[in-house]
Amino acid sequence: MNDDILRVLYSKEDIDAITARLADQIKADYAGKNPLVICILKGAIMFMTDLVRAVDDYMEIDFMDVSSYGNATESSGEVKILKDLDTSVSGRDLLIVEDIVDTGRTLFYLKKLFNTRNARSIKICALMDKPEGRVVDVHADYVGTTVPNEFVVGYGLDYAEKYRNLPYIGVLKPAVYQEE
Ligand SMILES: O=P(O)(O)OC[C@H]1O[C@H](OP(=O)(O)OP(=O)(O)O)[C@H](O)[C@@H]1O
Ligand code: HPA
Ligand SMILES: [Mg+2]
Repeated sequence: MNDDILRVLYSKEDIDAITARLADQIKADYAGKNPLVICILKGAIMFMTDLVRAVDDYMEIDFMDVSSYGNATESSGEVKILKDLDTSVSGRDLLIVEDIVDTGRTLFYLKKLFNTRNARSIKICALMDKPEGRVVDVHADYVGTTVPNEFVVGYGLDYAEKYRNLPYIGVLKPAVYQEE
């Protein structure tokens, strides 16, 4: 699996340092608010579970599974809900946790959805931002790091459902997806 990686962008140590910085900001901003932290499956699973453990304060968690990429490296443009939240968001302070903002379509869709469900506030925490990928206007309130316009995998992010279990984030060798 490691042989498919062209270069490592962020080691586990890099990711931990980024996560600790974001957790400190979130702890300060949400003091006394008991936010609902929403993990967007599957990509954000590793980041969200590490992030919430780094915030030493009250918060609730829930999970939503949406997908727009299928098995491709380009967004289909259509966001599908595969699993909805169990918790009502009405009147809640929401912190959406994402692994990456690329075209922005996923988060644009989710922000609109949670607004119609009467959330009290909606903020986004994204481990990675890929500004050159943006197609719709959306920005994250907390950004771990900015990445170049390349397809990245690892630490939750997949290509065709593989590589999510890499402990680091890297760029996939183009040959891996050009072969198919
Ligand atoms: O800004 P966008 O272009 O919408 O891309 C970002 C989204 O795409 C990926 O999820 P995907 O839909 O591939 O599902 P997954 O999280 O299950 O891999 C990623 O995890 C983000 O959720
Ligand atoms: N890698 C994996 N999944 C993604 C990416 C990426 O660069 N962008 C959007 N979903
Ligand atoms: Mg995702």
